Amino acid sequence: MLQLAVPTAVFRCASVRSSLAAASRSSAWKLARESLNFTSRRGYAEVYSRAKPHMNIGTIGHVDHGKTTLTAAITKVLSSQGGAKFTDYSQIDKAPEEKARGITINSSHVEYETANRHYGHIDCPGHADYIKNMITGAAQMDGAIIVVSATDGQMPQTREHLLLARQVGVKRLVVFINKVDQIQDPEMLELVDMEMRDLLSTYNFDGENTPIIMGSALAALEGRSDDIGSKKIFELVEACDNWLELPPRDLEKPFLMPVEDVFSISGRGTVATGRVERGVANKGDDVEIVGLGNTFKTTLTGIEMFHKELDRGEAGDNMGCLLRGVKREQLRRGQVIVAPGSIKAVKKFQAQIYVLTKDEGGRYTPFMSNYRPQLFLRTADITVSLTFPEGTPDAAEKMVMPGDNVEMVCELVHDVAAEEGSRFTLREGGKTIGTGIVTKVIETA
Ligand SMILES: Nc1nc2c(ncn2[C@@H]2O[C@H](COP(=O)(O)OP(=O)(O)OP(=O)(O)O)[C@@H](O)[C@H]2O)c(=O)[nH]1
Ligand SMILES: [Mg+2]
Repeated sequence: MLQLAVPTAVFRCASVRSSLAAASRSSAWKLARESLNFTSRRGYAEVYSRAKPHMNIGTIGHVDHGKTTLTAAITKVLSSQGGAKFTDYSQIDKAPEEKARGITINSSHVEYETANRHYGHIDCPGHADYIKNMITGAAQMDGAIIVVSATDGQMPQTREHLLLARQVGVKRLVVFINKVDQIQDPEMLELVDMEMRDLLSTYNFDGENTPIIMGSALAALEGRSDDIGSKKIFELVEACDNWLELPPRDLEKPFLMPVEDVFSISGRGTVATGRVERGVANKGDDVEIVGLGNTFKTTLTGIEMFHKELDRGEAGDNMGCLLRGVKREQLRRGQVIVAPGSIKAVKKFQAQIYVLTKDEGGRYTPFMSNYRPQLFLRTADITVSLTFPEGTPDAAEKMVMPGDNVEMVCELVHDVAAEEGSRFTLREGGKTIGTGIVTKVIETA
């Protein structure tokens, strides 16, 4: 609410505006603003240099295959070169239930750096009950390390995690075949290697060229058998550096600001406020307003922030946009202001959805096809009808239980700006009942 009064007040008074514009050009202001964004973007400790490109990765794979051990081992091995702070196993799986059951429940974050990159690393739970953490937003991975135990080979959650990684937009993976200390027969390792390449291809990853490293996370963590221990950890992070591709930075993406509120200011025009999700906007830029049945082009004639008029706004900024020739009725909360042509208004899409259990505050009962909750995407709030994808057997009788992770078709009452990878929540009667991610656009407005 604090932001709402800001643009209105500033746009009203032309003389104050020009003096503030001058102030905004001062380097002190810019520095303050940059440092603000800088710290708010990532909540990590201040130990590491930010000069290197940042990437979010993580460990995924079947329960007990060694993801947490590997995570601890990476921090240990890289700490020997000053690239990480050693985070022991017990500091990653630290909840009492995790310790008691010897499994990971909550995703944990660690960080480390190589010669070329700074990594944020999410250690995901493998247990089927906790798979929702793959889609609830904690796991915003740009790439991943899939851990598979040489003793078991691929298992159900190896496959499920590969599928989910694909769904949430991970394009490349590195494979770590773990627990090789337990395998005497080299042919066994070859078999796991071949199976994994096949499986990667099945889920549309590059099975042929994906790096596969074989080693022992436990040996690396315990500082023994360097040939299957620390040496393999170095190989693994090198493979990550070389094979996993850096995502475009938020600032390099096309401009997008969700509209939170709208004001009309007499003598000036209409102002929309919101927080810039990505990209950069400059005063004078052409923009497009997308969503809620009202997509059109206009020009950004003014940008206001923190009581100041600026020439530029960027990802992370809370700002007000003065829009040329736009009537107040044309703008609504839930629309987005974007670089022209960068995103479409969508009416129907396919999504991967996790349905919360009652313990998580979700529904007590299952639902069926044609269930109609409210869909919240950015600032939009729209009624949606959920059905099963075409070809689903017994779709009319099929039930979705709290705790299920399902793929569904979402048909919206109004169109909204969305694309593959857009995240949303589903609510009903004031409580969140599910969370999801758009996997395929079916119909644009
Ligand atoms: N022999 C051997 N055991 C290992 C190795 N890596 C991990 N382990 C053991 O395998 C068990 C499971 O390891 P975790 O790291 O907890 O497995 P996880 O994949 O994180 O399990 P969840 O998070 O619960 O899915 C532990 O007892 C580890 O000590 C290894 O390289 N060799
Ligand atoms: Mg674990």
